[in-house]
Amino acid sequence: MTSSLSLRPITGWSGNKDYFTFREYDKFDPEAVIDVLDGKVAGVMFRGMVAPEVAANISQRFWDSPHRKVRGVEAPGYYIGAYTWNKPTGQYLDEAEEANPILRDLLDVPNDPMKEFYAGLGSSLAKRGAVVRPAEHEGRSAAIALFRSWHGRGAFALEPHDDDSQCSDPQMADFERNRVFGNPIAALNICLENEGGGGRLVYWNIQPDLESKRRLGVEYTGSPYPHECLVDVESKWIDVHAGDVYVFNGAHVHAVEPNTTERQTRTTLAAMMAYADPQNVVTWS
Ligand SMILES: O=C(O)CCC(=O)C(=O)O
Ligand SMILES: [Fe+2]
Repeated sequence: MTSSLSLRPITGWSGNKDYFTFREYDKFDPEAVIDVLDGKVAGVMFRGMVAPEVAANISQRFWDSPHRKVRGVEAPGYYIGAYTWNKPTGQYLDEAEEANPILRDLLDVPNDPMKEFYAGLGSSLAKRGAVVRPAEHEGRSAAIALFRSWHGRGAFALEPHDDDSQCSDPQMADFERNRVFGNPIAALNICLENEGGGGRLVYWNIQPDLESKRRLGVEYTGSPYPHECLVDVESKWIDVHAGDVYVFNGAHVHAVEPNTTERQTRTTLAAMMAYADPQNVVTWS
């Protein structure tokens, strides 16, 4: 049971107004992604980066795939891929090994947006003597992407959470991803479909401190943060449409608004990335 002590407001780091914004672009700019990786800005939004027919083609392949799975109570929805959340390295890498050929096959389409994203980011990082690549462990690789459609039925389709706490999970202390902890976590999201109303990203101006995480029991999971703890925190509600690609610092608490009707679906293709060291941006999902 949650005690009144645990429902004290969350404390942590909040950015100033130059930082706490989602910069809008009408085309892809990989330099802007590096600004998120460098912690210079909270988020960037590339409107309509993916052509409508490409987004529709990929989301259809997701819904038609026999590999689509149901995810449990912590994040209800459908997915294809492997996710690191709350599991040991070996299990994750087994799941990633199984998922990667399926993901490559699903993304074997003209104008794959993941390919375009990493080609652009890779060129910009190369100018700085750095590369972007999947995180590794003993010659095995992280999952290259994660398709999801969130279907939580409460106040949010995906509950308020952060994406950086899990990077310090002792179950994955041996995984290369562990080296990113403390650096900004850039969460890449490619919206494939979000028809009708709702489905906004809710983004709070707080990176919870360790004391708050421990009090709420989310030190290694980052999820969930009770809504009551967030009411006084500044927030942005970001409109998301099919074809939009957005990247944000996942250390801030964020959530997904439900669609206005239960029959609507909001499907995204995602990955996480961060500097492991100045020469290596590693990815996982
Ligand atoms: O779907 C989104 O916009 C955000 C998803 C998210 O926060 C996550 O997968 O951790
Ligand atoms: Fe997240």
